[in-house]
Amino acid sequence: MSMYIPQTLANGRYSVGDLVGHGGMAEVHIGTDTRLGRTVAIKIMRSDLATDQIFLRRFHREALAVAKLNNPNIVAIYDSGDEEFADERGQIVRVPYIVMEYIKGQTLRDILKVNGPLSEHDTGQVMIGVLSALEYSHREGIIHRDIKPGNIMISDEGIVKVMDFGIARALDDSQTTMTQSQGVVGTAQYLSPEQARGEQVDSRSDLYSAGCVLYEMLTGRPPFVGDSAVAIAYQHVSETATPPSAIVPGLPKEWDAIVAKAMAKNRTNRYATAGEFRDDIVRLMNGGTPLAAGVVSPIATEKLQDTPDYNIPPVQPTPQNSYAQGNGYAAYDQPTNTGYMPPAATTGTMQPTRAEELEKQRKKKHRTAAIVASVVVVLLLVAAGVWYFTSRNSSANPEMVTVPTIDSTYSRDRAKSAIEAAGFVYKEQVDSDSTEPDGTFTKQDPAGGTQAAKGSTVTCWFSDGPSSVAVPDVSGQTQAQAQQALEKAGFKVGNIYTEDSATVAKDKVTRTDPADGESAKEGTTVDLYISNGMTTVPDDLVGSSQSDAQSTLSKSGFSVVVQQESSDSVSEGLVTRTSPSSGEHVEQGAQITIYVSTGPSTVTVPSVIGMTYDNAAATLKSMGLVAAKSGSSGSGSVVGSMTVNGETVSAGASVPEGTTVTLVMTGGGSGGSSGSDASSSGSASPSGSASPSGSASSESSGQ
Ligand SMILES: Nc1ncnc2c1ncn2[C@@H]1O[C@H](COP(=O)(O)OP(=O)(O)OP(=O)(O)O)[C@@H](O)[C@H]1O
Repeated sequence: MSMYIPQTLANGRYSVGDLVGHGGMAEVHIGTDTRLGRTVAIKIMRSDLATDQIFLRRFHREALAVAKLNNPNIVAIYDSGDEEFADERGQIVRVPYIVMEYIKGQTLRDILKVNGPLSEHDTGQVMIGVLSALEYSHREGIIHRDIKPGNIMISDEGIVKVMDFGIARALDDSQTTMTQSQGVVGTAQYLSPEQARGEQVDSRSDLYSAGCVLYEMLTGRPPFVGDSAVAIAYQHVSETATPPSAIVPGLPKEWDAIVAKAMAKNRTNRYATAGEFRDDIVRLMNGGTPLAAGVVSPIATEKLQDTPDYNIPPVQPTPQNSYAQGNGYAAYDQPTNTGYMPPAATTGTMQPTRAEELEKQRKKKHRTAAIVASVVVVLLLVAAGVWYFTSRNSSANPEMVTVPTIDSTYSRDRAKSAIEAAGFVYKEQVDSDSTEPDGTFTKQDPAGGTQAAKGSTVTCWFSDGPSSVAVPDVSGQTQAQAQQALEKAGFKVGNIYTEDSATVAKDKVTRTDPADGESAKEGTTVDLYISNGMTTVPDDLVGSSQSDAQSTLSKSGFSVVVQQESSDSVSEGLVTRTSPSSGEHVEQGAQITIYVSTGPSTVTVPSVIGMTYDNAAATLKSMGLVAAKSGSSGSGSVVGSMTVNGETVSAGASVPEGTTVTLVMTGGGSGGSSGSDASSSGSASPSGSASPSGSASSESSGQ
C-alpha cells in the first residue's frame, strides 16, 4: 500500500515522520506532537475508508472510547481526526488518523516470524500482559474484537502493549473492508466461533482469540490455517485444534488444558474473565496445576484423558500440514486414526533441546508423513470434487422467488414468518449503528422485491437502540465547527438560538442543550446557543466598594472609568451609580462609568444678617440649607417687619447640605434683640435635626 501522506496534521500540531509499519488498513508513522513536544505514532487510515460514513462515525466513536483507557499494557490513544489535503496530483483527499503512544519495539507477529515458538516463560509473560490489558478494558466495557499477534507489541524494555482496541468494531459492516480480503484473512486465524458465525461478540470472544495467540506462541503456528478466510473460519466453528503438546514434544500437558479452555467453542465453557485466564497461567508458571486441568469443558476433559495417546509428530507450520490437520486428522479429535506410532521415549542421558527433538522426530516420521499427506491430498481432492458437483447441481437453475419487503412496522417474529413463508432462510443481525428504538427493523439483504434463489438466506437487521454518548464541548467554536463536531459524535443539530454572553465572542457557541458532558442517546437533537456579542451590565454594583465593582466589571470584559461624586445616602468610597446602569443591554467590552461617593456635599453658610426672614430663608434654601427662626415674640405682621440679627451657624462656616440655620430676628428694623444671640450659642444641624440648643421655639422653613 502506498499512500500520499501530508507532512503535518491538525493545523501543524503533529508533524509526520518516517513510516514505521503498515497493515491492511493503514500506514503508521513516527511523529511529533509539536504542542506537547512528545514523540507519537500516527496511524493514517486509507483514504477510501473516509468515504465510508459508517466507518468514519464508528472510528471516531471508538477512538473516543478507547482514549479513555489508561493501562500500562494498552497503547494509549491521544487524539483522532480527519485531515483533508491535496495529494501530489492536486486531488482533495480526506484521511482519518489516530495519534497514539509510540512503542519502540516489535510486534509479537514479527517476533514469532523470526524466532518461531517462544519459551514457556516468555509465553507466560506475554499472556499475562495481554490478559491484564483485556481484564482492564473489559471492565471498562470495551471488547477488543481483533486480538492477534500483529496487535501485540513488545517494547524494547519487554513491556507488552496491546493496540488497536475497538478498530475492528469500526471496520465491522464497512463495505470497504468486507471486500478487503487481506484484512479478513489476517484476522480469521484468531476469530472466535461466534465471530465466524456473525453472532454478537462479548468479552469471551477476546479470550478465545487470546487462546489462539497462546497457542501460536507455544507452537509457532496458529491453531488453524487454510487457504482462505472461509476455510479458517470453518475450522474455528467445527474443528478442534491439535493440542500444543502434540506439536511440541515435552510441553507440559497443562498448557493443553489452558488452551482448550480458552478456545472452547461454546463460550460458556471458556474462562469467564481475562483475570481467571491469567491466574491459571500464573498458577502453572508457579509450578501449580491450572484449574483448567481439573474442571474444563467436556471436550477438553475428554481429550486430556486421552493425552497419553497423543502421538502426532511435530508439525511444521506449512499450509499443507496445517490444512490437513484442519481437515480432520487433528490428534485432538482422532489421535488413533493417524496410524502414527508413538515417538520413541527420550530417555537418553543428555536432554536434547526442543528444536533438536523436533528435528529428530520429523526426520523419523518423514516418510510416514509423506504417505499420509498424499492420502490426505487425494481425499481432499475427492471431497472437493464431490462438493463441486453437488453444489453445481443444486445451484443449477434454482427456483427464484421474490424477497418479501420488510419495514419498520415488522416485529422480529413477523419478519421471520414472512421470510420463511416465502421460502427463504431467515437470519437476524443486530444493527448497533441505528438510532432507532431497540428492536426496530432497519434494513434487509437482499432488498425487498428483488428475486433470490429459494432456500437462500435473507438477513434482517434490528436496532439494539441508540447508544449513549457524551455531548462534546463545542463552546467557543463557530456554528459550522460545532455542527460538524456534534454530528461526528452522532447527534443532530436542532434549533440555533442567539443569546447574550459576557465572555464568548460574537458568533461563537456559548453552550448547548443538552449541555456538554451530559450523556444522551445517539441521534438526539442538540440545540446550539450562539453569542450575539451583547451582554448586560451586572447587578449589585451600587453600594459595593470601588475595587469590587471594578473587578466585577473587568472580569466580565468591560472597560471601567471611575468618577467621584458626593452623596448624602451612600458612604464615601462606595459606588453610588453606574452609567449605563445595571441590567442595561450593552455590547461586550463596553465602557462603564462607575460613580464613587465622596460623602455628603458641603456648603458655605452665607451671611443673611439684616435681611427679612423671608429673604434670608430663600437665600439659605438656594444654597441647600434650611432656615428656622428664633427669638420672635410678635405676631406675623410684626415678624414680617423684623430682620435677621444673628445666625446660629456663623457665616463662612462649611456645613453639610441640608443643615438647619436658625435665624435670630429682631423687630421693626431697630436692631434690638428680643432673644439670645443665636449665632454664638446655636449649632449647625442637618435638616430635620434639632435647632440650636437652648432655643425657646423654632420653626423651620424653606424645605
Ligand atoms: N503505536 C505504535 N508504535 C510503534 N509502532 C507501531 C504502533 N502501531 C503500529 N505500529 C507498527 O505499525 C505496523 C502496522 O500497524 P497496523 O496496526 O496498521 O497494522 P497491522 O496490525 O499490522 O495490520 P492490520 O491492518 O491487518 O491490523 C505494526 O505492525 C507495527 O510495526
